[in-house]
Amino acid sequence: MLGQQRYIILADASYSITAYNLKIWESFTTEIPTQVKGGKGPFICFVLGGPGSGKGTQCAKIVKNYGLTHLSAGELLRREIASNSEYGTTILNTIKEGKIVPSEVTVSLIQKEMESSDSKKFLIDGFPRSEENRAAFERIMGAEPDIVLFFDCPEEEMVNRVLNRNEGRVDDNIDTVRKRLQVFKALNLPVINYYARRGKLYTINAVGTVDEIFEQVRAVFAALKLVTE
Ligand SMILES: Nc1ncnc2c1ncn2[C@@H]1O[C@H](COP(=O)(O)OP(=O)(O)O)[C@@H](O)[C@H]1O
Ligand SMILES: Nc1ccn([C@H]2C[C@H](O)[C@@H](COP(=O)(O)OP(=O)(O)O)O2)c(=O)n1
Ligand SMILES: [Mg+2]
Repeated sequence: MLGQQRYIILADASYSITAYNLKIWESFTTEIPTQVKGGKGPFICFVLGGPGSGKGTQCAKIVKNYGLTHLSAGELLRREIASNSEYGTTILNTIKEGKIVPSEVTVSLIQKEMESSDSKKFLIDGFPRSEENRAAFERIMGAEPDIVLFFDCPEEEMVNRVLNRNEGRVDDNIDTVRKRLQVFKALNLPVINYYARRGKLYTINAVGTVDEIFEQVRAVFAALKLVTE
């Protein structure tokens, strides 16, 4: 777990080991930027982590405390399924298999929400889940995230949480969650490494109470001088 060590400011890059025992590059800077945004475009925070790592739960607390607009890629896709749109069946079948929906579909849903919102601060939850997602967002939106939060959680804890989530989701069963975890390791971790190398990643130890975990989120936002609402 990376936990609090994330905020020790060193002048050089170093490896850190996450719950996956994967080497996540941590590029440290000599200082945390006080001006996160160059004053143009909306502030964008991507929220990453495996299924059940606590992204949605922590996003709700971030919205309450910092007033960012929460866009859950998964919720947007489930809403598309419920609307019986032309993409609905494809999305449903993809989600049932624990796979990633074509990026153009997901990015267009996120784009619609962002462009129809007055907000200038977005929390994009569960996105990007692959290199294709990441590249499509940059290509279509012409934007990159200001920061990326990664909720780092051991697999068995994630499995337990998903199996006890009781939201009636087609993808919250043991077979699908195992597939989703494979997809997370194969496709999402490389994106997490990408943002770590660019100095945008903040890894949160996602084991503990909701409030204990949120205290780490507070520390990140305080360091970035993102004030509470
Ligand atoms: N720190 C925590 N400890 C135990 N259960 C948690 C914690 N955070 C979230 N949960 C529960 O785990 C499940 C998954 O949380 P959720 O926020 O939906 O994760 P994600 O969006 O990453 O899949 C939910 O039922 C939620 O109530
Ligand atoms: N960027 C995304 C986000 C989600 N999806 C699909 C695949 C994911 O397993 C499902 C559910 O995503 P969601 O973020 O709601 O799932 P969790 O909250 O992590 O359990 O949606 C996708 O294809 N692309
Ligand atoms: Mg979620």
